[in-house]
Amino acid sequence: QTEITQPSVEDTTNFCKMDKDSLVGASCDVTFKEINEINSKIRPELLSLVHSDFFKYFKLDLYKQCTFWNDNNGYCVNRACAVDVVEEWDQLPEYWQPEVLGGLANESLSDDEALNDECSFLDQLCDNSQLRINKNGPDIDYCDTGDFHNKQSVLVDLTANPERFTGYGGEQSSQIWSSIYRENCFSQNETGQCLAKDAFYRLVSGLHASIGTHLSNDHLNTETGRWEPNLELFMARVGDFPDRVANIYFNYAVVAKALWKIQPYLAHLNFCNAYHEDVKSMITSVVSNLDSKIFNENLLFNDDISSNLKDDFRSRFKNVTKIMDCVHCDRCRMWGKVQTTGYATSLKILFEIDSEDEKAKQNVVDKLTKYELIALFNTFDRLSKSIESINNFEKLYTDRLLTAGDRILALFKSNNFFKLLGNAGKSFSSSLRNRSDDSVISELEISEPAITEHKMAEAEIEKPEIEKPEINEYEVVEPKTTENEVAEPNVAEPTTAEPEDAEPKTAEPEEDEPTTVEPEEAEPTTAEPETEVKFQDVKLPPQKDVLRKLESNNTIIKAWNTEVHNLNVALRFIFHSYLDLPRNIARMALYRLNSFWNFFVGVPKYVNDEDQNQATYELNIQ
Ligand SMILES: Cc1cc2nc3c(=O)[nH]c(=O)nc-3n(C[C@H](O)[C@H](O)[C@H](O)COP(=O)(O)OP(=O)(O)OC[C@H]3O[C@@H](n4cnc5c(N)ncnc54)[C@H](O)[C@@H]3O)c2cc1C
Repeated sequence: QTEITQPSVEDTTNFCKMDKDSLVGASCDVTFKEINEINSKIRPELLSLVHSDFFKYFKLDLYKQCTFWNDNNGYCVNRACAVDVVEEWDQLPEYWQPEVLGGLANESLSDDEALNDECSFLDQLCDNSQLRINKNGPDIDYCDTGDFHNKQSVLVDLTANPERFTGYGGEQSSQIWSSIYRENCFSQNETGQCLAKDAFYRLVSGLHASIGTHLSNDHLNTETGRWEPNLELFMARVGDFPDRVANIYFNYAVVAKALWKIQPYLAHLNFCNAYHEDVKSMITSVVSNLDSKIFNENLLFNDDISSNLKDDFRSRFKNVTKIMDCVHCDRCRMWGKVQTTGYATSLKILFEIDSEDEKAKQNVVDKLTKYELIALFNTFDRLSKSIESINNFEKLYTDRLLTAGDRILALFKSNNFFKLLGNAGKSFSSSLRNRSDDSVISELEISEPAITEHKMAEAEIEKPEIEKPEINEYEVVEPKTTENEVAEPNVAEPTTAEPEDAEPKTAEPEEDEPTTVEPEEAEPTTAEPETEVKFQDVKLPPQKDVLRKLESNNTIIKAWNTEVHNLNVALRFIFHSYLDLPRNIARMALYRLNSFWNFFVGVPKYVNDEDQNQATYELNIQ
């Protein structure tokens, strides 16, 4: 009898299988749980921040040529791949209009550039001369900051172009991802390479996983036309890979530490007018919840020898940001650019603000461009949203799992079970009353296939089809559940076309206990054509523990019968031994006499031996 218990989520869940009380990584003194807590605290404020006019606009060159391979002509035809650029100036708030801001100088561009740059109003916002791009001194950039000022760059409203499922995929996106991962091949034998390499991989993988989370969370359901979370897609891309989930948390820690690190210097940044006071207070409110222990960047490049490694790291990460120019889907390219710029800015803050000199630190922060800051906060928002989505997906997953478990349980809660089955259930219950214990158990064992179906449904959640994301997998699971429910009437209708199902089950106990010779008991169970006659009497079905009792009674009876049978055989053997005894004694005497006589008349011994063998043989035959 199969023992069915409700699946414990703790035991069976495959969801992001990791200990939430463990540290996010060797360089992070923070647990997954702590990050979840921090995130739920700062999420509302961060959301308002990236929806503010200062942080929601970004500038990028959507037409920049891919410099890594010759494939600049492809494009993604899906509407979801498109980016709506800001063209209608009239629709911008009044304080963004060029005439309102006209009096402010833009010191980061030449006069000509400022005139030609349709987005110069953004730069004009900040009359802080410290925001100009520094073209002198060592390269401390992890991305190409000049990109923001290309003539063909466009201004986009990030909030009007959400990061979601676009349908972009196939060979092109695979090529992008594999060339990004290939950047992780550092030169050999560098001190500290291992941690740096690990950090680089985690950054890239975390970005990949975060994108996967967003496209699963905001996925088009082709049946309903609604954008909604797709659990199966999420599990296939991220949830089934705890390391990918952990890398999202790792990236969160990296960006959070960068924000924490520039916090004292942000006050110095001039956000230009009174409106930005709100922005400043929102930044303070978000960043004040962060802690320095969240990530320890000093473990990565901690001595002079590793400066080469740091340069290598920087130029490789710059390549990652440039690879974004090869992405054919504009929407993906835009968010790819924003996020890689955000990580690049974090790395710059973490690894380049390493001087003890406060002035030098302030200098680095002052040189951050507006777009780096916008990218930094938007990247933090993307990670924050990913973590929020992961927690929501976990709830969805748990609900789904419990639903499946509850259905299994319902099969064994007889009241519910028979309420569900109605009259058919009553008929079946009456049949139970008129059967032998064996047959009752055998009949109930028909429910096993239904349980197997449930397990399949769960397996489906854990290992969904990766190849068909466009199918709404919610529906894929539902038919399986329906199949389960269809299986129930099969249990209830033993008299219909289901005797074949019952037969193998009833035969099983005989196979398990070959010593029990009870054909008379087993036969009526397998052949149950006259069950209808027995359906007159209605009796509630036995509960699960009653079933166990029945099973144990049955075992005792079987054991008793076996013992009786064995005793019979033993007694018969003893009785026949007594019957045969005189005949065997007479034969022994005759044989001995024969031997003696042969010896007396001088017959050779070997003849005697041969005779003896023959005599023994004959004796055995008899
Ligand atoms: C820069 C960029 C931005 C994109 N933005 C979007 C978007 O906004 N919306 C959208 O719908 N699509 C976007 N895409 C496409 C998306 O990332 C996938 O490439 C696409 O959905 C196809 O997915 P896939 O299952 O074939 O595997 P891919 O995601 O292309 O992954 C390729 C292989 O990488 C490995 N892998 C996957 N995830 C990880 C991970 N986290 N860590 C380590 N290894 C991993 C797996 O072995 C996988 O088979 C973007 C792609 C790129 C390159």
